Amino acid sequence: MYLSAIGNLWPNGMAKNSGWGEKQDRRGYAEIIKENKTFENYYKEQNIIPIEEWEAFMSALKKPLPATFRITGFRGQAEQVLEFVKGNYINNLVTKTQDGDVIDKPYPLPWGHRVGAGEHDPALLLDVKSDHLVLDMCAAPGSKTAQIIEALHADESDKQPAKRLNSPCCMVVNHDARFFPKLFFDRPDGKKEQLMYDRILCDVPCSGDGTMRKNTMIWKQWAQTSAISLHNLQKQILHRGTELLAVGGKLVYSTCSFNPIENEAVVSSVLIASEGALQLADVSGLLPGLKRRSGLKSWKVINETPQEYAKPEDVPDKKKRRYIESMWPPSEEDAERINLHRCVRIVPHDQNSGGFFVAVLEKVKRLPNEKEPIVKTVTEIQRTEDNTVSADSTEVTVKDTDVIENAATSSVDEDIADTISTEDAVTSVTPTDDASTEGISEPPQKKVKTEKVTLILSKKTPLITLMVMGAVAGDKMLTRSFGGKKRNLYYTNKRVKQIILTNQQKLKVINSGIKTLCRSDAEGVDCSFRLSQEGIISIFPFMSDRKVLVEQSDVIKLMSTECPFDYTFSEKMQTQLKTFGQGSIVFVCDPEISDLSQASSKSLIIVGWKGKTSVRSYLDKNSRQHYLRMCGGDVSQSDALSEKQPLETISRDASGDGPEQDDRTAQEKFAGSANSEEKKKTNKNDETLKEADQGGLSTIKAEEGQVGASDPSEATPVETN
Ligand SMILES: C[S@@+](CC[C@H](N)C(=O)[O-])C[C@H]1O[C@@H](n2cnc3c(N)ncnc32)[C@H](O)[C@@H]1O
Repeated sequence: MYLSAIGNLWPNGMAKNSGWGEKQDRRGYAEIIKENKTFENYYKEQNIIPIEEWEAFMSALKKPLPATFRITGFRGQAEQVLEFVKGNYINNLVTKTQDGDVIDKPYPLPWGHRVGAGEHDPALLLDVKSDHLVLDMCAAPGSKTAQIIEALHADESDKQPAKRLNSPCCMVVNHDARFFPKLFFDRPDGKKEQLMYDRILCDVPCSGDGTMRKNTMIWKQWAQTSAISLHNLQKQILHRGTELLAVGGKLVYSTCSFNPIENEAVVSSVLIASEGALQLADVSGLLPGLKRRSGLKSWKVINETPQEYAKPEDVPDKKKRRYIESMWPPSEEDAERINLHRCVRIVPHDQNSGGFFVAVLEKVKRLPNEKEPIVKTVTEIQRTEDNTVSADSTEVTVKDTDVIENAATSSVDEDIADTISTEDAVTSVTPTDDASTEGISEPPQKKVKTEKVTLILSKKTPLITLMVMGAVAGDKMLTRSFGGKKRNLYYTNKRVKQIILTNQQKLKVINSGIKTLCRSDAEGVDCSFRLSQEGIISIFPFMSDRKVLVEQSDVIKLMSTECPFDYTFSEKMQTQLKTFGQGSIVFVCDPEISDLSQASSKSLIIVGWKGKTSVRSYLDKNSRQHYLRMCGGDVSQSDALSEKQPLETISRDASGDGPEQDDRTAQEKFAGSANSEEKKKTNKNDETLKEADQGGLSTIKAEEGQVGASDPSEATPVETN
């Protein structure tokens, strides 16, 4: 579940100072002059709204966009957070007036439960079900992808959280959407069949004038030629999307632009070319409460002077490549036949939102030039591929039988992600020969700059079964390292993994799955891996052991001290700790449960390490501060977490999951900060214990070459849009 609220959280004056929503504008809100006569004249000509509404339209555009926030996560936590925010903050606010403007209290968006801020509605109109195969063609930076992932996980509610992109059924790849390659999957009869997607989102690059309330620089930079430059790219992306869409599937085309050249013109040209294979869906009954305008049936093609080209023939020869035929409106008859009015335009003054455009396309039969679904044999596939490097299926043994129930031997294959450096990922895209060029211009043969494209794969085989079946890693774990020791094990979906392996010659995979186990060659510990905070919620339900039920005071101790000794915790926790040897451990805190078997997704679950005589958590400083506050602890009283302490003195481990594993540094810090009663207890006895413990904790080798990265989603369950 996710819930929404919208409201002017900041009075105008504060918004001005804070720069809230003024993303690209470093000069501050007050200095931007919200006037652009070219913009006004252009859209008056285009009739995007009746002229009598013009003032209301312009006046709404000039106001800052209300702050909206969406509570993500899984049902239990989302409800708790919403109740908390309402109870502790919203209920205490009063409606105020400032400079004549009424500042409302935050309120839930009126059009239903599962709705984010307006600009996210396209993802909702996709109607994603948990067994769908979904392709998000222009995914960066990923906010709609996050919503799609939530929809894929919707059935699992409390079992499987959908934390932004942290999902076993998501794969991020880097390709130019216009030439997104055909991918194949293995059929039970051993043949390979082309993947066709149930749902596709084409949230294409656009001029973005619907976001003027947020991106105020657009007031200054706006020009009608942006739409002219983008039209062909948008059309190519949409066209490629329709080729990859399964018959019976749905595709959402969306922009944050008011401009019909980027909207209705793109949609109508692709629809007409499809000769009835594509239809515009009637979405008037969806998202009740969302005020919308029908798609336009006619518009003008205007050049920069500004002069109208009434028909393609009016364009001077030297500009013919720029002004292409598909920019002009279809005949009245065609516009009627394809139901162009079913496109949706959202305007800011209807519900105090941004502006955007959405069209939902349904594929009812194959496209005119689309052949029967391709089925190839493995040999055929290999013949067509230049490179025949096959997946390395090195065996890796996960030795920690304590940690994961039924974990025995796991066969781990290679992900290709490590073959792509960050630079490569954004610069080198060679279109594959099977990206159809039907109806679109030739694919560029030179290197082109591209953004990420996200491929989300169905999770028909739920991740949950994989561990219970005794194959923790068997067919759903990936590692991204070639040769040598495997660093991290990523928990993924069986289909995602199969598709990566089947299509590794074509796919530039950036990311897939959830980091669940990290290498940790600690001396004296019979396990080559440790748990990762990032993947703990996925793996927790299958852990039979290594769990400790802790009290609130224990969490406070754990969060405020680097490596607290066992004896400093509650009796109950100490008793449990005594039963464990050194290694990965999980702390569970939940005031509502008395037994570990009652732990649920609402429980606080923290990954840590049990040394000989002390423990530690694998959380970064921000997360520890967050949990400390949540448990009523005082951050300012903790030397390890105090804001005053320079960041660099809190070292982190190389995997990014927590503090550096050199326990001595932390212990020295602990011993050195003698200003609290607790720390004065660091006596001779402790010194002996400390030395003993260092033998265990300090010998854990940090993972090689991993860049530290915190898990901010842990600490920030409320996301702002
Ligand atoms: C409107 S934004 C998408 C926003 C995204 N859907 C979200 O909700 O966060 C369009 C994105 O497409 C990217 N893009 C531009 N050209 C592209 C191409 N040829 N293929 C794929 N993505 C492209 C842009 O860089 C931009 O990040």
